[in-house]
Amino acid sequence: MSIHIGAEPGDIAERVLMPGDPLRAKWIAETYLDDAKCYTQVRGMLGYTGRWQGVEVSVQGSGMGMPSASIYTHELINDYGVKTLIRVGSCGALTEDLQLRDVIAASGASTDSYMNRARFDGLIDYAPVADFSLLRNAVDIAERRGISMRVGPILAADAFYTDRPDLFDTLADYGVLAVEMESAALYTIAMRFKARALTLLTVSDHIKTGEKTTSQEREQTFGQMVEIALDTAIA
Ligand SMILES: O=P(O)(O)O[C@H]1O[C@H](CO)[C@@H](O)[C@H]1O
Ligand SMILES: O=c1cc[nH]c(=O)[nH]1
Repeated sequence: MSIHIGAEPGDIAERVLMPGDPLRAKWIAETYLDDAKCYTQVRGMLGYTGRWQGVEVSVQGSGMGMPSASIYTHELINDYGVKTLIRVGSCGALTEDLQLRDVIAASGASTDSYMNRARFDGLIDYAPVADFSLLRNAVDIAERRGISMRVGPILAADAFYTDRPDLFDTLADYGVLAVEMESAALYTIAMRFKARALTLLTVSDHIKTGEKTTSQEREQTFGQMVEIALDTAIA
């Protein structure tokens, strides 16, 4: 057992989907995986292993924000030998051309988090990027499934509620599609420990229009993103 995941070595597959919401993890396991078994309930951060198309896949909640996601990413890779991590998250759209429920693949993640500045002594602005092979496979799979998926940069923010919404407009001017709260840490830690990572997101809120989905919809209805992620995990 690692400190935050109550699993024995071998309980977790080499390929893991990571929603922030542990109840989205439960929904994914129960809806999509064959023979899904829960391997951890530590802190309520549920994790399951089952099979997708005959291949072992796990789904592990990561919590909200980069400190929490960093812990799960670190332990999955270093304590359980996970090689492929695909985040399946919700996000706020920053550009007018995106709509609620659109699917995004995050090619890179800018961040306002201090975590990477601390990592590089404030000397380097490290650019966290997706694993190219996963991104390429996800694009092919989305096309094959007939799902329109935007590919582009996102912001991984420390705060959900911000006093500086004007910065979202500036970021949109620079091509940033959406805001979420984990991917800069996920991409950085995966790169550091030689694992592959990709973030797929579904638009749950529109920052410009104020439209939003409900908590229940965020938990249980982002199926197109999950299907792309599962196919990509085993490709
Ligand atoms: O839906 P999840 O995967 O948790 O992702 C997004 O939702 C949470 C905020 O509501 C943050 O974790 C953000 O990144
Ligand atoms: O981090 C997030 C996630 C969903 N919606 C937002 O506005 N921000």
